[in-house]
Amino acid sequence: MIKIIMHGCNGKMGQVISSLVDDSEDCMIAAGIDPNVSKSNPYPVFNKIDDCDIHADVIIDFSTATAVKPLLEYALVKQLPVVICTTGLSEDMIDLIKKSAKKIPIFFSANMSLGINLLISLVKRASEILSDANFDIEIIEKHHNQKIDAPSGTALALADAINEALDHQYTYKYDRHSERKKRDKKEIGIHAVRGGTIVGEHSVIFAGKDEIIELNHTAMSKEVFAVGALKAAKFLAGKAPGLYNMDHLINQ
Ligand SMILES: NC(=O)C1=CN([C@@H]2O[C@H](COP(=O)(O)OP(=O)(O)OC[C@H]3O[C@@H](n4cnc5c(N)ncnc54)[C@H](OP(=O)(O)O)[C@@H]3O)[C@@H](O)[C@H]2O)C=CC1
Ligand SMILES: O=C(O)C1=N[C@H](C(=O)O)C[C@H](O)C1
Repeated sequence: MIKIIMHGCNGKMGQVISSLVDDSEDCMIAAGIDPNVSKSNPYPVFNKIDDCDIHADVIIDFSTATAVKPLLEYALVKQLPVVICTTGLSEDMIDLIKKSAKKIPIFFSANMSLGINLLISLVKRASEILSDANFDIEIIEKHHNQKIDAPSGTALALADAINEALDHQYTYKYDRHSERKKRDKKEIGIHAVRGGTIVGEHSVIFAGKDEIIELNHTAMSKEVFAVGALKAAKFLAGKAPGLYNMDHLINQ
């Protein structure tokens, strides 16, 4: 039985994870962390990670960018594996995650769905072929009106994967407000739409002369991310220190 600390337990994703764990026989939530303690939870909830004195095997994090630093400090002291799913992290925070992964196992992915990780491989391949043929690359992401960060972590992961495939020659152009010039050839446009209850949609558009290829992924429920995060937690518990991602989970 894997014991989980759910960091951000009363948020949207924390609640989906909690209900999946209720139906699971091989894992349980030992404690939750959330400043919002107004909900009744079937496990102890602390409003700060530092107050948590419950033994667990792994932490799952769906919280907010500023909460990730204290989370890492706690995980390092307790020598606990962490699945970090929170997005909107600064470059410094991502560096800290990489540094911490030398001492504890960390699973870090901006998108826990299987489909997005396939999309990442497909867009890398398409970029290699189509950039030589002068196709322009644009990314559009759409999310619900409660999302804080923009662009999404997934849109940035897609852009990074494309740029890696293209020898890091591209720069990122966020929206085009106030622009008074034509697009540069070596840029990736990244655009965010927010509205209603859209779970998460990502499109990568390759626009060439007289033809367009568009690769899309639509998440139909938050459960796809929760299922991925629970698989990652089970994968990570007991692993050696290191930085793990969806590729490790898929190819295990
Ligand atoms: N990697 C992936 O596959 C996915 C990643 N995400 C990302 O996960 C994060 C959470 O998403 P979502 O659940 O929709 O967001 P919510 O805002 O619904 O939930 C976040 C929760 O974290 C709580 N929180 C705030 N500060 C802390 C803290 N210091 N310690 C612990 N908990 C804290 C919030 O409390 P309060 O409201 O009181 O501030 C809230 O209850 C976002 O960054 C989102 O982009 C989301 C879906 C999939
Ligand atoms: O906030 C969300 O909801 C989501 N956030 C992640 C992101 O920023 O990429 C993943 C998913 O698209 C849902």
